[in-house]
Amino acid sequence: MTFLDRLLKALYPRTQAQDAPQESPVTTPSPVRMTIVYYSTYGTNHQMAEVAAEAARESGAEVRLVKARETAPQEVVNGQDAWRAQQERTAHVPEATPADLENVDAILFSSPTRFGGATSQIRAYIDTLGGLWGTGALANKTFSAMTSAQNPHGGQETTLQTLYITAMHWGAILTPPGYTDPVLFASGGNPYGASVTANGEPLSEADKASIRHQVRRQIEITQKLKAQ
Ligand SMILES: Cc1cc2nc3c(=O)[nH]c(=O)nc-3n(C[C@H](O)[C@H](O)[C@H](O)COP(=O)(O)O)c2cc1C
Repeated sequence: MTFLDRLLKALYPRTQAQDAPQESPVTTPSPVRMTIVYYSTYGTNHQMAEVAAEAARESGAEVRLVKARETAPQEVVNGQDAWRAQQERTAHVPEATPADLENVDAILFSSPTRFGGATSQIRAYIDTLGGLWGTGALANKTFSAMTSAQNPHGGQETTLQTLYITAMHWGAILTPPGYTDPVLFASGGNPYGASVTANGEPLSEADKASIRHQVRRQIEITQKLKAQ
């Protein structure tokens, strides 16, 4: 069965099943392995990543949560109490390395919006992935992305789209939420991925619901791909 056949069968099981020849029983697939990479200056994307990790684990996935390494000079971080506090709060979170994306089935990124794109910290991490990409190890994994911005229309969509463009270069299988559940409409309605308007407050229940939906959907699609 070709890759395209497998993908179509995963996405449209009923249609495919009508014409498909009888196959041997499907063995139970191993759990989906997911890596969540986030960067967060003030804590929003850290919260988002934690909600996503919890939802993925509840869906049966094995999850590794890592943060993109800080690239700003330490004196700049120290110059802002909120930035330094977030750094101290997450000192225990491992820093992302290319190996974190090697033997996984699903990848989720969460980055603040910076002038309409992902942070330089996330881009710097992406820039370390050339060697892994060269081995083909980044292909055929599912990929989804989340973001936050200060303004409701502050560039969230372009941040997500540019992350998806990167994942397309890897040969990843994009799993944006689309409009696949009404929970999207209560949290801004961004079909590209969960988008939080960052105001320094804890995430709203509506935002958490949209994150959970996006992650559950990604795990479900990844499971179907693994089961083929
Ligand atoms: C250099 C810089 C550029 C930013 N650009 C934008 C922007 O274009 N639009 C916007 O709405 N917010 C912008 N923001 C606000 C961030 O998106 C916001 O601080 C972030 O979403 C908070 O996420 P965090 O708590 O995970 O750090 C910018 C912030 C910084 C520091």
